[in-house]
Amino acid sequence: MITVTNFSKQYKGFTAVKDLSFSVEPGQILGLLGPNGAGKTTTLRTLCGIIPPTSGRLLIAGHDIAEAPIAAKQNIGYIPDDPRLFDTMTVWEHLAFTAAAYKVADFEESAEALLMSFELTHKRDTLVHNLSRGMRQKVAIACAFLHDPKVILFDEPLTGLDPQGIRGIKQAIRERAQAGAAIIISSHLLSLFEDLCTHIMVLNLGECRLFGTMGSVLSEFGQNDDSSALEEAYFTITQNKEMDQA
Ligand SMILES: Nc1ncnc2c1ncn2[C@@H]1O[C@H](COP(=O)(O)OP(=O)(O)OP(=O)(O)O)[C@@H](O)[C@H]1O
Repeated sequence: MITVTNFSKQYKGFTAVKDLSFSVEPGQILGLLGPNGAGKTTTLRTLCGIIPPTSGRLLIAGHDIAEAPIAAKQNIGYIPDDPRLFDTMTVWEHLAFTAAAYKVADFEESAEALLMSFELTHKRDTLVHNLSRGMRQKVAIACAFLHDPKVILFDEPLTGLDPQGIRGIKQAIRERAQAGAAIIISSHLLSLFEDLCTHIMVLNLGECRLFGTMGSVLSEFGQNDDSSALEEAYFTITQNKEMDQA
């Protein structure tokens, strides 16, 4: 569903991502982790067509994001780390606008269901300017889900959410994966990965340092206490790289 082959991205000669190859199949949830500046957001922004790759191929449901951006984008739901909403539009107007942009016919029933699942029904006719940060995040996620995308890309999905909101979003992510979506989540919250992800990738300084199933990471790095395996993998990999560079 998501196939990335030899992807590199340079910003004016600076290499932010180097020769990245991986795939995410329907039903899989890939956790993308790495220190600040590792290249996570660059990868997600390239995958959804906001910025072009310098080289390599990125396929979304079989469509090359650089060569067939409209077909590829029809299959993507992207929730950036700082979703931009239209302050002068209501929650419902955002959903209606999104439905029009993605040509979702008869969107009302799905939109109502999304509002209910994200506990936003009572804010249906509120301007998003008057919502809390967490509520705005939930509106962005509801809009991203409305066209039932096959590929969902989350950049720090839990920012600003309360514990109930966190539980709701995690449940929604699980349900989307069970329904066959291929999902990538970038976050610094290791516990989120342990709860949700089927696969893990650790990026550092633009390079893939680890890619595998959650089970393989836990068995490689877990000792007596499996709950710390991901943390162990993260620090082992990122610190080794820093030592390589020293
Ligand atoms: N528009 C840009 N122009 C130049 N350099 C950029 C640009 N965007 C990102 N970079 C650089 O690319 C590298 C990767 O940035 P990116 O935002 O992808 O990292 P990240 O892993 O998402 O980091 P964080 O965890 O802090 O969000 C960084 O060194 C960053 O400074």
